[in-house]
Amino acid sequence: MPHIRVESFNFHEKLPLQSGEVSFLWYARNMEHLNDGLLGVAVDNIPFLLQVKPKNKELLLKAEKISRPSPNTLIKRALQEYLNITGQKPSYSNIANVDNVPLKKPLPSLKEIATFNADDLPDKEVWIEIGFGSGRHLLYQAKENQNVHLIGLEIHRPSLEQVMRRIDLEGLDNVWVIDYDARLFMELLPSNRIERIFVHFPVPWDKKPHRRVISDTFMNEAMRVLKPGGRLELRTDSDNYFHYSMEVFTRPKHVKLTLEKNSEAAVKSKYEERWLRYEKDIYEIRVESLEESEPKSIDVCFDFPQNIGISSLFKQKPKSAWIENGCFAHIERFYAINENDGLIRLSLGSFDRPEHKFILIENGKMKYYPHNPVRTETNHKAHQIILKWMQACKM
Ligand SMILES: C[S@@+](CC[C@H](N)C(=O)[O-])C[C@H]1O[C@@H](n2cnc3c(N)ncnc32)[C@H](O)[C@@H]1O
Repeated sequence: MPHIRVESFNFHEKLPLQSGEVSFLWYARNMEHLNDGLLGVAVDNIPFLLQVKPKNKELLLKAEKISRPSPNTLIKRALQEYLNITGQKPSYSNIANVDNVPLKKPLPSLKEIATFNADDLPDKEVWIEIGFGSGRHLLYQAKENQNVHLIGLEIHRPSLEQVMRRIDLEGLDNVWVIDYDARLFMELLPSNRIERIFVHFPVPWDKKPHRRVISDTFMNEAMRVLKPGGRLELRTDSDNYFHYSMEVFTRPKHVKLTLEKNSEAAVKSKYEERWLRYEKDIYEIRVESLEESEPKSIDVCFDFPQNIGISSLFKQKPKSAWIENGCFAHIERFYAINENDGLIRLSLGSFDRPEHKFILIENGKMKYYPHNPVRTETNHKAHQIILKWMQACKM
């Protein structure tokens, strides 16, 4: 991870300042550990934080974890520009001179979950693949069905990045890839919008069934988002997962099940190929939704009250996390830019998929930083808990 070590840090008097595509915005001091702080920067309009931390009588500057941008060139650029402006010689640096390295633009197929909005979907059929792994099936379907828009979900970042590069190389513009848990992603989709959902060779999680993709909650959400006539397709080599899924799939009414054993797939995924080499049976279950689902309004809002300063909030720092209705919110640290402005570091949402964020208070206004939490109901409930605390601080 790019970082530098310097003797001192007295940059804050100079802020804000801009140098080429790098903006240094403000410095926020940890209100409990005064030598520790966060430098707000933006490179090519991408905002993030550099952490300034004492280390062996020196100061370490590196990207702060929650807001860390990708690619690393952005961080290196900010650190390099800091050295250029201050004229400081670092006692240690692992950034080569990056002045002439062009900034890599994020590839267009990558959709950030924080800014995902189903209204942005093209006016086309939409197919979803959950856990696409090496991406063979996803790429095959995208190439064969240019009139369809595909969304691939994958939580293993290296697989996602590899597939993203293939999408770019092959010039496909009908695929989005998203690095997020498919089970929660369903919540962000409107009812009756999706034609097909593929779940091919999901991890069976025999010892930790709560981690399985298929569950009653997932099934209800999948049937809600599928159009009547749309279908969910599961392929698995696991007898156990097959029987378990059959139980889940047969619970709701108004679905049509089709079962096949060892049917030929349109394209063999990496896992399918492996299990065929081991001469395992492959089960396919197709679940067709037969009825229109109730519309779902995704009424999630992450607004904040105005004119509450960081000092008032710090005075009423909660002693522990709040846990309510299956969600939580935990206020962790306070950083002051001045008497009123500052940052609060917090975690919130569901226990399975907590979100780590900052709240930025600037000129009397508050917002989540660097982005809003994902627009799930659980995150919305956790946000309401934070609002209650803020209202109490105002009184
Ligand atoms: C056994 S691999 C199968 C990959 C691919 N479908 C194939 O057939 O070759 C399962 C994949 O699902 C991904 N995965 C597991 N749980 C997931 C979830 N909740 N949301 C999205 N992806 C998930 C894993 O990271 C892994 O890449």
